[in-house]
Amino acid sequence: MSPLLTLRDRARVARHHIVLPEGTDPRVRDAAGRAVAEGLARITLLAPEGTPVPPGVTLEDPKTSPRRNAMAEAFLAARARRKPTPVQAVEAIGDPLVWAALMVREGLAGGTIGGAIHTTSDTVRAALQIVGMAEGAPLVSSFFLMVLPESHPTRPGAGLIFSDCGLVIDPSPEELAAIAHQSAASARALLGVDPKVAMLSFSTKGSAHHMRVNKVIEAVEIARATADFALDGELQFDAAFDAGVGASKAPGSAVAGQANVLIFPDLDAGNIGYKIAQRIGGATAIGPVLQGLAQPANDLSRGCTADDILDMIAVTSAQIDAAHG
Ligand SMILES: CC(C)(COP(=O)(O)OP(=O)(O)OC[C@H]1O[C@@H](n2cnc3c(N)ncnc32)[C@H](O)[C@@H]1OP(=O)(O)O)[C@@H](O)C(=O)NCCC(=O)NCCS
Ligand SMILES: CC(=O)OP(=O)(O)O
Repeated sequence: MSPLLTLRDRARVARHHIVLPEGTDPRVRDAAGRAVAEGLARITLLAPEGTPVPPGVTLEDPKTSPRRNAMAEAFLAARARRKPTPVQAVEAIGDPLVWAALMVREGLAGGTIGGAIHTTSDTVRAALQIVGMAEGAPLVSSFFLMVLPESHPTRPGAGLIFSDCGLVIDPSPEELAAIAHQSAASARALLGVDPKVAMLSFSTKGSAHHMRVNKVIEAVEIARATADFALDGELQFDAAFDAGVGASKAPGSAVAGQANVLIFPDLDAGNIGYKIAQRIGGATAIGPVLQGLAQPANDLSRGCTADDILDMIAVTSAQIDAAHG
């Protein structure tokens, strides 16, 4: 069964409460209505009073909600380190991304999903500032759950993790190693697979020499030291993904040719790479899913469809399950 159908089935069991801050967008309202009708989740939409919402969906307007005072207090607590003034707090909670993140922080919703309208920077910043990092997490990064089309010649319908395609712009070797570990854990939690992690480069096993290749080689060494999963690099994408090319370019590798977690060396490669796989390769791309946060808060591409949002609701639901053991 497709990993996305499996995730939707899992979501139906828990029917978590998820807040969608961009209730002014028709794709978001469509996905909210379908999520409720199909029993995937309970949904609160944030939008101005009077916005028409699908049956069963709760509407909340941050500008008029009776919770405004409590939310301003929650904002002051969340950002205490930065010492905002009460006036700044009232202004901040007028931003639906901030309001939704506060709902998650305060336990009023299990997760939030934005980004259909807002940029990734704005969406992620609200999550970083209000939800914050999970205890012990080295950083917050992101991944896309990529599902290959059924027509794919070698891995029809396969689920893959692509990281980081959305958040960390130019990771250091240490950060790249941490992204590999976070992504392996996400692959286990979401796809239930044994992670086979490929650290991608324009070089395979010394075929090219450059400081950018050295960064990946260093990340491989750091990540491998504590990995309880298969990890190899540096590998070009074809060597990581294609069994024949993997056998010829990286013979003996436990990952080459069978990678299911692909770690890109920087955000240029990751963001461009996932969009090529989606728009030319026909893969379904669900993300950016954030990893390393204290509670689930996820982003979308502004090019997303209502179906993508529905799938992100299912992914967020699985993260809520994972967070509660
Ligand atoms: C995510 C992003 C906005 C963070 O940028 P930033 O300039 O560090 O943002 P801020 O300074 O407002 O940081 C907010 C907080 O998060 C922290 N932070 C930033 N990046 C972090 C990360 N990867 N992990 C953990 N914390 C992080 C900051 O230290 C800061 O903490 P503080 O406010 O408590 O001091 C930035 O990395 C970015 O724009 N990434 C690219 C997004 C993008 O355009 N993607 C392409 C399309 S998907
Ligand atoms: C993830 C991403 O690229 O987001 P957007 O398309 O909104 O820039």
